Amino acid sequence: MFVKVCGLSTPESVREAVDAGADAVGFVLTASPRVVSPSQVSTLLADVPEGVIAIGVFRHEPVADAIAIARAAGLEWLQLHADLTPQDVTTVHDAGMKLIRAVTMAATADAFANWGEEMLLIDAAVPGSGEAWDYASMVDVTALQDRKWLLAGGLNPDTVAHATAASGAWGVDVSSGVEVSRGVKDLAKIRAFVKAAKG
Ligand SMILES: O=C(O)c1ccccc1NCC(=O)[C@H](O)[C@H](O)COP(=O)(O)O
Repeated sequence: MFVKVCGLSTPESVREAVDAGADAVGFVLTASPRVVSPSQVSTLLADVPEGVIAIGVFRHEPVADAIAIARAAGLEWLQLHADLTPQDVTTVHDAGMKLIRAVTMAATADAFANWGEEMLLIDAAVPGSGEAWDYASMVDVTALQDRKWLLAGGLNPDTVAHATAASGAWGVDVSSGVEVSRGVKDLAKIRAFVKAAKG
C-alpha cells in the first residue's frame, strides 16, 4: 500500500513520516492553513531521503505557475487540484515533472480515465477538509482497475484499513486525520496511520 502524508510543514513531521515508512510527503504551496513557502520546502527536503517522493500541492493555480513554484522549491512532482485537461498532463511532462491529478469522488467518468498522469487522487469535495465520503463507491469503477490511484478525504488511523479494503485503492493520502488541530501534525498519529495503512 502506497502511503502519502500531506500538509507537512516542520522537519519533525517530515522525519516522522519518513521514519514511519511513508512513500511520499506533500507540501501545500497554495492557500491553506498548511501553506509553506518554496524556500521552506527547500529546507524541508533535506529530511526527505531518495526513494521518498516529495510533492508540491496546488489548487486552481495555472499549470505554468504551479510548475514554476514547484521548480523554485526543488520539487519534481506536482499534485494539482483543478479542472485539468489531458493537455495539462502533457504540459507537466514536457516540463520534466510528474503529476498526481486530483479529482473529486463526484467527478464524471471521463475524469477517472487514464490521461497519462503518474497517479490519480480521488478526494472529498474540498481537499484537506477532513471530510469522509462513501469510499466503497469506487470499487466498481472499471477505469480505476490496475491504476495507481490514491484514496483521500477524511481518512485516519482508525478508518484507513477498512477504507482501502472497501474501495480497492492502490494507495492512500492523509492530512487532517493525522493532525492535533488544523495544520498542526500529530507525530503519533502519523506513525499510527502509516502502520495501519501498510498493515
Ligand atoms: O491541505 C490543504 O489545505 C489543501 C489545500 C488545497 C489543496 C489541497 C490541499 N490538501 C490536499 C491534501 O492534503 C490531500 O491530498 C487530501 O486532500 C487530504 O485530505 P484530508 O486527509 O481529508 O485532510
